Amino acid sequence: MQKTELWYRFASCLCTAPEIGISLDISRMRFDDRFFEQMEPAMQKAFAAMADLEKGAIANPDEQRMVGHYWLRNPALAPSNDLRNEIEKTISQVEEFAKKIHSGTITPPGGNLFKNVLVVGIGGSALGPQFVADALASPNDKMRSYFLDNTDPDGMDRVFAELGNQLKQTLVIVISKSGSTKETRNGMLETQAAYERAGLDFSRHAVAVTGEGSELDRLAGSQGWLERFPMWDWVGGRTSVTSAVGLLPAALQGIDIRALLEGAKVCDESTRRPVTMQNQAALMALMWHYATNGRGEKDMVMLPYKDRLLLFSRYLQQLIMESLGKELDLDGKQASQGLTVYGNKGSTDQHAYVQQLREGVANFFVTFIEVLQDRESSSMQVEKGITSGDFLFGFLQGTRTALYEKGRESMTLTVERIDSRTIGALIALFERCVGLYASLININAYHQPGVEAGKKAAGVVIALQLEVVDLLERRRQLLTADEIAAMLGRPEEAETLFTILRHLAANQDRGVEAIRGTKPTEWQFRIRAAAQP
Ligand SMILES: O=P(O)(O)OC[C@H]1O[C@H](O)[C@H](O)[C@@H](O)[C@@H]1O
Repeated sequence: MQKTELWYRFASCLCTAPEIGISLDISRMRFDDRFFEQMEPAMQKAFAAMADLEKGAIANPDEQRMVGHYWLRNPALAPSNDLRNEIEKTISQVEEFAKKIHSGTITPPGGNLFKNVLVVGIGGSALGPQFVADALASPNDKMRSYFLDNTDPDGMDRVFAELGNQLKQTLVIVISKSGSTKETRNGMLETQAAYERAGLDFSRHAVAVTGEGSELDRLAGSQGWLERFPMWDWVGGRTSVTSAVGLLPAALQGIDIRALLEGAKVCDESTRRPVTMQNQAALMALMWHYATNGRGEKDMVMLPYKDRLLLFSRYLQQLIMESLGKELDLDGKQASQGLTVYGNKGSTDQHAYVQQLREGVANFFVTFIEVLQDRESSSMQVEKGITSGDFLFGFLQGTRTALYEKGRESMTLTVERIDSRTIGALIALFERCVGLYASLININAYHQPGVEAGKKAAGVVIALQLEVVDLLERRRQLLTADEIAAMLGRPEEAETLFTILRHLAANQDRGVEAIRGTKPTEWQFRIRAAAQP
């Protein structure tokens, strides 16, 4: 297509939503004129399913649950007064608690103010809060945010070292919807131990966000933690950022959570309208369908040209891939669905993998995010009449054009600026898009059966570790993985046993010694002499 033709396509395809300050350009997707017409019946069905969901239908049939994240920013939509009250009460609880922390009504033992927030959580209980914290951080923040989002001991040590002797002025928020996620439990236990080592009373620094009656809830209650905030079974982890999960850390950091909720609410209103061509979430969902044949045949590369949006693609990875990546469809038929998402930020990525995007395998489409406001203050000129922001803009436009010339498709979301309202709107836009797209491809977007399988398998490995250590302690001799497997009556587990013992042997404090062989079958293991009684 020639430039002038493209200009007309751009002008006719640009979907603007001034109320949320977002516009969506789909002109560089090469769908043909009949595409929307063909997809309209399916889109209308998706709108209807979404309307039912918002009214409180059991939209997650596997788990027999309602899906209520849209009520979180518009509690009046909740299907009962009880739910509405719960949501409103929780937002107030978050605000009041943050106020008390900021004003020093609640202080750490020994006085002084809480200066830092350490969030312990994983998956939906970390990615949203992390994204919001990073996107909206400012030098005037009331508190500084830190995250433990893994069970990596060295990763935890890095955070503890960074906090150093500021632990006494650090408030810990343990977030887990289920209250029983092992990574989070471990992070909490290690944090508790760090407080004890520093002679501090952890319970006077800790709050929990979790489901009522969960393991974490009971622990926080029995240890008298500062406060507990609810999570509900009708909010999914990956759509929980507008619940206490995201609001509490954000409010403590000093972020305007009312503006974030308002941005999400207004975006919901805009994307609720069943008018496809005026609905950005519907258009994006249709573009995903077009680009991937509704089967995830291409990956989506997220390229926000703004450092503050660096964590957006990580956040979206869970939102999109955990929602859509399913083996079976809603009718129980084999589907192997999904949409792969990756990306960091432009123009940085231009100096990394954009080479392949332009010239290599054409197995992707791009979603650019353009932010119109360069910075809060005015800019210097880096060349005559040109600022750094002009270059950032130029690189985005350049990459978009260069990709298009090579037949690579892209969409562009343009926002005015990065503030709480815009972040709320972007989150809501993608949540809605995922929901609509899931309907188009007949997928339950709100369960995650595959994750459970991984957790169970990990449990088996941990149990096996206890068995093998017990055996070695009893036998006190050098043994190969095969010999151990045979002794345990589990010959098929030799490989797992080998990896368990190799890991233990690499950590001096675990008391296992390895005599290395050329091949794994030749390695021998025993309890270290020093560890023997
Ligand atoms: O909040 P939690 O219950 O600790 O769950 C944390 C995460 O656990 C699993 O990985 C789920 O698949 C995620 O959806 C969830 O966000």
